[in-house]
Amino acid sequence: MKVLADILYTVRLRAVNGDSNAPVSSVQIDSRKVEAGALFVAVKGTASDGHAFIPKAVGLGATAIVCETLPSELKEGVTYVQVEDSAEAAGIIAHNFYGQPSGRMKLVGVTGTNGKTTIATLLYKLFNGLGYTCGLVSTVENVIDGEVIPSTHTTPDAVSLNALLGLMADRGCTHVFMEVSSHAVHQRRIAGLHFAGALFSNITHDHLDYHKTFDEYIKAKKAFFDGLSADAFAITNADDKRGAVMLQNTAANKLSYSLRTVADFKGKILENALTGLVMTVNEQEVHFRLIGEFNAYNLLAVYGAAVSLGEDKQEVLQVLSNLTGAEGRFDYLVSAKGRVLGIVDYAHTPDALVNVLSTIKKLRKGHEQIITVVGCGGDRDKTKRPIMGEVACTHSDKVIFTSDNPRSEDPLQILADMEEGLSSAARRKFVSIPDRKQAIKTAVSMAGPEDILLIAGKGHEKYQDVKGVKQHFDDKEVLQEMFELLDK
Ligand SMILES: CC(=O)N[C@H]1[C@@H](OP(=O)(O)OP(=O)(O)OC[C@H]2O[C@@H](n3ccc(=O)[nH]c3=O)[C@H](O)[C@@H]2O)O[C@H](CO)[C@@H](O)[C@@H]1O[C@H](C)C(=O)N[C@@H](C)C(=O)N[C@H](CCC(=O)O)C(=O)O
Ligand SMILES: Nc1ncnc2c1ncn2[C@@H]1O[C@H](COP(=O)(O)OP(=O)(O)OP(=O)(O)O)[C@@H](O)[C@H]1O
Ligand SMILES: N[C@H](CCC[C@H](N)C(=O)O)C(=O)O
Ligand SMILES: [Mg+2]
Repeated sequence: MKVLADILYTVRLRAVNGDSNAPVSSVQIDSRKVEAGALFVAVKGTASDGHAFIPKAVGLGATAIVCETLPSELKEGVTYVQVEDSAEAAGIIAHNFYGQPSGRMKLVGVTGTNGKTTIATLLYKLFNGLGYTCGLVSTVENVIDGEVIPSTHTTPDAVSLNALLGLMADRGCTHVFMEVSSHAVHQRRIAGLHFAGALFSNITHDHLDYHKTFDEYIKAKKAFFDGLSADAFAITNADDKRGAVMLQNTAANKLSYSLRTVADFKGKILENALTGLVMTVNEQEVHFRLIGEFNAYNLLAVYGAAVSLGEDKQEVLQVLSNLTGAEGRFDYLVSAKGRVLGIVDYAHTPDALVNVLSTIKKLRKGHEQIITVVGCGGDRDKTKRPIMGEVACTHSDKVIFTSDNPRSEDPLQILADMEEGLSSAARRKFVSIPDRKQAIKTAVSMAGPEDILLIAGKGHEKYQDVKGVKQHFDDKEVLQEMFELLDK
């Protein structure tokens, strides 16, 4: 059993009221999960304030409370710890409680608007291929040495994250690769973790509903690098406008990758086709199975991290050249009849949509039509909707706007937001079909021989969230079904 004083190690304390040697059986940030002997950390959230649930936590048997402001009534036998910052304390406490897992492994974090899952997954597969026992924390899935643990967030909350990292360390994972979302940095979910290295992919429009301004979004991502220690490495994308700013104040060893300028990890694309990428990586020519310029960036980031972790350059390139990407990222099927190419991709930001559509355009051999099916998520940044609508129309021949995950919103309103402000050229190309299955069916029926379909936004997701109910939905499965109908 852990003792309170031990798990408060390095927490910025203001006062301790009660027994600092009280035993602690579990750590919780959600009062609904509190059991006898638990320590409950009251965190101020976006919807409610955890301080309001202190009495409930005490009622359920919590013996220690960590908070910023003390409740008016203190219960006998409960230790109240007043801290400067509860969210930060939750991270540090959880890290201490689970035996400081990040100190027992090489933990590498990946941040950026697009590419996190791809980079983290490639690193996981690469290090597996190099013979290490590894862990992965990602949007698609969390993995402990091959065992899949379902994922609910891109970066789990501080308690779930440290519990997961603790399991990984206990099971002998020497390398763990994790996505670090801007929400996670801002909410201090990663407080207390020691990173061996950090990677930046890019920053473009997303999540402005949460961060409010682009500057605040940049600040959130930059804070991840500001918090690194001097023994870590920090690798940035020199071709991103904000690449240098990210590393401006970091104590870590600064490195960069690029396709366009001088960098530590320099790439040049020689060929970009459906069969893969041929590129030079620091002068060495390599064939990769991944497609598109954006993946050339992801591969350089992965290469840079592996070399910074001390791996042999030749061996890294050899394993990397055989790897495929993450599920639902440029995943494709070809219909038997007409050889229609259907691509399922997780592009859910304007930049990702431009990238994936530009890649598709480059893959065209002649005048094949590009037909795009796309929607925007509900309860997420509304300002990206008209931009994604315009981008889809600009870069496609025909477009079907449909539902993504409407969540609590009216699907028709989301479609109206996507249609708002479309140029007259764009207006001539689109039709809105709210039912996603119907939309995919229509797109397939519109396709002529060798045309290219892009089903964007949901990638690996196996559900559609409508009014809080997650109904089974899988873009790739639906596409397959429609191709089979076409082939009959
Ligand atoms: C906007 C956001 O990030 N919200 C997250 C946040 O919720 P919140 O701040 O609204 O929490 P709250 O409901 O106000 O509650 C405040 C505190 O009181 C506690 N509480 C609440 C109710 C109660 O009865 N008892 C109790 O103790 C809560 O556990 C919390 O500690 O803290 C919760 C607990 O950690 C998260 O589950 C929740 O994620 C929600 C579900 C979410 O959808 N988050 C998305 C936007 C997200 O985080 N996405 C990122 C990035 C995606 C990407 O681009 O890849 C991700 O990392 O997944
Ligand atoms: N380096 C990149 N630059 C720009 N776009 C990219 C890059 N890598 C992937 N993409 C595009 O973005 C989509 C999402 O990629 P990925 O899942 O790797 O990003 P992510 O950062 O993990 O996203 P999320 O924030 O949802 O977790 C891909 O399906 C692809 O269209
Ligand atoms: N991690 C991202 C995923 C968006 C995926 C898209 N399908 C949507 O539902 O908006 C988010 O939570 O904003
Ligand atoms: Mg991700």
